[in-house]
Amino acid sequence: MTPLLELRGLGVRYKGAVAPALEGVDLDLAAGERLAIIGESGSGKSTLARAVAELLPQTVIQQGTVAWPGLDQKARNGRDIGFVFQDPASSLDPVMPVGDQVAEVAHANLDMDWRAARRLAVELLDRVRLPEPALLAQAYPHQLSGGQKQRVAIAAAIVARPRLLIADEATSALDTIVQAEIMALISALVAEDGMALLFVSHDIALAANLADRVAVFRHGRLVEQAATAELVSQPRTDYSRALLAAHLGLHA
Ligand SMILES: Nc1ncnc2c1ncn2[C@@H]1O[C@H](COP(=O)(O)OP(=O)(O)OP(=O)(O)O)[C@@H](O)[C@H]1O
Repeated sequence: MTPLLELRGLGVRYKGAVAPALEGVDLDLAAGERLAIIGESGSGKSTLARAVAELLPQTVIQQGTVAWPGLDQKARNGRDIGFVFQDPASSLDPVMPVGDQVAEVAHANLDMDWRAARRLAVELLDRVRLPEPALLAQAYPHQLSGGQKQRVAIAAAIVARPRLLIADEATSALDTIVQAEIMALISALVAEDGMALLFVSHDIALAANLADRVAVFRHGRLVEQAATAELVSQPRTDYSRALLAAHLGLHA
């Protein structure tokens, strides 16, 4: 089957860095598939997510290819890719009502006039289960809780019905209960819209709950990829075993 996304020999080196942040990564993502990218801090997870969405600084040296065999055109952020960042406060504009921030993405990517885009934004705020969406659309980010802000960011990410949603540590800045709620929301939205999901996390348990397949990174290299159940029950590398053991240790 034709994958939605195909990475071949992907390498990234930041300007002035001694070691590459990513090296020789070959990875496919099928349409509608949920893939978790896990690994310890600094293993290259965010770099991979940003390379896919072309969000890396211009100064990086990039090798290999990021191809979209499952799309008719070059993937565009906002339209084909929705990106949810770790910190919702920094991904939202502090001086723009949140409804307009969602509407702006619809206006820019769906060839929609502002009136229709604002109406769609309210629908999206409702879809991400925000209370009184028509009223909340007028609010500014500082008037919302962290979890509510992340819901707005998710609404903006999916308003153009992208084929891929990238969540880069999207729940890491939230407390445990809100984290579980946002995870459930992402899971439901991805299923409803048939989006593929690239879920970046350092938390193997979170990833395992959500993903069909897990790709494990270490020092910029893909060390193992497997179906989630297989990775959890029979990890093939010592590193994956260590990640699992560290998680079990925490809960013991
Ligand atoms: N903008 C940047 N400029 C220079 N080096 C960078 C930049 N962003 C990341 N790096 C380096 O690239 C490597 C990979 O970082 P990356 O953020 O992709 O890892 P990560 O696995 O997502 O880590 P974390 O879980 O801590 O976010 C690290 O050594 C990091 O210091």
